Amino acid sequence: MTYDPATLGQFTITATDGAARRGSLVTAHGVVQTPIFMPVGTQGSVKALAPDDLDAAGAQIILGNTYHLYLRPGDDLLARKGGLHRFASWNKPILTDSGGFQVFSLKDIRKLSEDGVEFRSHHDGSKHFFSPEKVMSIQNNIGSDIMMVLDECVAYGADYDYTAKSLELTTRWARRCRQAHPRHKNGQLLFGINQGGFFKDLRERSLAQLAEIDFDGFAIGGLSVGESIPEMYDMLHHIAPLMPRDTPRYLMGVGTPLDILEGISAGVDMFDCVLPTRNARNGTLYTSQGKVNIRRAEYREDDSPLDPLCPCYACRTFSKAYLRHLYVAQELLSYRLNSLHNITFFLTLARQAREAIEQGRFAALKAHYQDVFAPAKD
Ligand SMILES: CNc1nc2cc3nc(NC)[nH]c3cc2c(=O)[nH]1
Ligand SMILES: [Zn+2]
Repeated sequence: MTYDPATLGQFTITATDGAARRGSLVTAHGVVQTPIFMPVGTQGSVKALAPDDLDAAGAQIILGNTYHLYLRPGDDLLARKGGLHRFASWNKPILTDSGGFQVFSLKDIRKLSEDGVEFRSHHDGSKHFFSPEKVMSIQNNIGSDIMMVLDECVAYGADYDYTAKSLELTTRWARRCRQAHPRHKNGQLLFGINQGGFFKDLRERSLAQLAEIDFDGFAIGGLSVGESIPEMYDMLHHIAPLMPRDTPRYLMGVGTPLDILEGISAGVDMFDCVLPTRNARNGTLYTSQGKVNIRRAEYREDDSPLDPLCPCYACRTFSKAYLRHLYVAQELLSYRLNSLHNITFFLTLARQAREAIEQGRFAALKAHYQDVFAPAKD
């Protein structure tokens, strides 16, 4: 990995269109063009896709989950193998989340304290402990280009007092993460994570505290946790514009094509979501004409490509009838072709957003897709 320490972490905004930003972020494994969609590779692989598939689809950066990689294959093994890039033969940027979200999603098999969070492995029930220092050490061993701090993602519906206390803990943990891993050590960037639930004053308090810490970027946490779309959009539009302008803004775990376009319109630069690969496996495919449920009998004899506008191998090579057959027959090829298509769709959407911002027509692109994905008028 060769990078110039002088430019590492540099985020440059090259165009704006309303609050939407077109930019680029320098990482140790390459420059990332934003707005960007990041395919999720939970256990070191974007399910059913190989690095050359991801390259063909236009992926610039993928996500890994600290919780999963720590439990299996183990961050110590990854360190011995030269880090996740070499182990998985992915030589472009990797972002790792800190494991906070996974651990807090484990519900009753975890115990929270000032020092960190104790949890039991979902594999074998063995007991583990994540402190801010531990998750930074794990991400250091993984060798990700962008690391996330350990935070508490409060559950949807948490009350004001709990949320207020929690954000203070998240800030104290953020400071400890920063202290545990000096700025740009090992060529790695570090993002803080804004919390504060659905209370605007708490969100602003969290942001003010984090802005005093030397982070390369800031994420919006605690959204896409079961709230309604209007609630998510309301908080998104409130907090995104208040985040530092000259560093990347990352909305964690979001989202559908329309959520991503909404986030970009609010000034967010980076997105990740399991939807494209997860929905591929249940036959829900995103196309330029809207969602296609490939299981439907109407496609049984349909010779047309899934999406005539899509450049992916699945759309260039096979008919809807064949893709439907693979799905119904539970052929493994169905996972691969559907995932390849959906990932291509999300990455194409991000590329179209970048081009639209450059040309000052982002609002038109967003309106177009709002028509394409409008809920079916019953
Ligand atoms: C790593 N920390 C962290 N990850 C997250 C991942 C998420 N993924 C979703 N919806 C799928 N919401 C999220 C929130 C957080 C969050 O608040 N913190
Ligand atoms: Zn396709």
